[in-house]
Amino acid sequence: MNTFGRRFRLTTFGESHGPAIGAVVDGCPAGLEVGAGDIQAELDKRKPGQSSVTSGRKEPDRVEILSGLFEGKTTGMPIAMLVRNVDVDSSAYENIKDLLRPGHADYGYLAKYGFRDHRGGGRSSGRETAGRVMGGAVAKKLLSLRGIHVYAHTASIYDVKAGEVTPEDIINNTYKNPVRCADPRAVKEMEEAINMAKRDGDSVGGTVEVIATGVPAGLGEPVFGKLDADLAGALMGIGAVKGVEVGLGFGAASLRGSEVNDEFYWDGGVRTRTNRAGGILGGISTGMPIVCRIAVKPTPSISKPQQTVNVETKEDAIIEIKGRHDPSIVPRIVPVVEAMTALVIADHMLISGRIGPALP
Ligand SMILES: Cc1cc2nc3c(=O)[nH]c(=O)nc-3n(C[C@H](O)[C@H](O)[C@H](O)COP(=O)(O)O)c2cc1C
Ligand SMILES: C=C(O[C@@H]1CC(C(=O)O)=C[C@@H](OP(=O)(O)O)[C@H]1O)C(=O)O
Repeated sequence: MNTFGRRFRLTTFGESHGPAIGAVVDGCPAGLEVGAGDIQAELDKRKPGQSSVTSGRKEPDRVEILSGLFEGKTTGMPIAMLVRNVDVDSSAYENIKDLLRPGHADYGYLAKYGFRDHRGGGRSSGRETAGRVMGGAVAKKLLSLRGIHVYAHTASIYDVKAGEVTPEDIINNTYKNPVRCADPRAVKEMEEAINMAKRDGDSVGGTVEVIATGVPAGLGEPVFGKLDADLAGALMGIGAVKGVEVGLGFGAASLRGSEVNDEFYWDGGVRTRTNRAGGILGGISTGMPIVCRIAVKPTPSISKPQQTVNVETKEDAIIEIKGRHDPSIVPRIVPVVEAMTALVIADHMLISGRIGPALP
């Protein structure tokens, strides 16, 4: 499956070392004012080569919009977008093409398809997420018309935790530092944790939090297509994500009901003082901010020697991975998490009829 969503649909295409990475958004209402600037702003948050804590691959990731817009507005037709790959270097992959890279999708692709594009991981590369970010940029623009905003930030990197942050902290700080952390006090230590692993030929993981504000109560399907289930699927579907929590998440398992329930009160409408549920109950939004956290594994490509298998000779082998890699995927994944969250919420806004096929 290369397509995501039911009403607001995203298809991504392209390989890391092919000519381009692209996205087709289908189902976006007509009349949305959106342009290359909106898409580029999101791509600029994600592109590699921006600091010492990201891959050295230098991709400009310049968006080209091929269809679906007329006079600055969406037409209701498929919006096709792409970025061309310009800094492709497959040399580091040639001498390991028969070796299974531990922690990567190599064995799965081989078991399923019988062969694989070994150049930079092909479709399984994190580069595919440029397509998600292009689609997410359109979803974000649509949601902003309804006062819905999505913000993600790095909550931890390998033993370094950020403090509590507000949406304002996220807006003001996240994209101003290389680790994408909203708490300025934690930035230096996070950077050091990544650089230390990099010096060791190793990598580190961490956690990312996403908050969606302005989501109306009543979004989400009651049984199948629950909002939390869709968010979990969308976030887990990003490469390197190993866990998803909504609200208190795993923390709720070790608490009592009285410590987990959000008590209601009346204030001209139904409200809760706490938001341990993360803005979703019974699969339906409560009107409180939606809060999810994801666990990101350490980058699988590391230069330390690792035991593996040569699938050609059918023998055990040692692999040492060279090339240009993110020493931590955490900073790179932050805009991707925003994109996937925006896509799910946009999809549910359309499913629920809150947004129709044409904007006024
Ligand atoms: C934004 C992003 C950047 C990534 N960068 C790298 C990288 O530089 N090197 C690498 O080995 N894996 C990188 N990955 C991860 C892998 O390509 C791949 O998605 C992951 O190993 C598969 O993990 P899974 O088992 O959770 O699906 C990146 C993933 C994302 C989302
Ligand atoms: C290029 C990007 O990230 C790449 C993701 C990636 C991987 O294995 O996932 C490996 C590296 O690329 P290469 O194919 O050159 O080895 C990263 O640089 C990007 O995100 O745009």
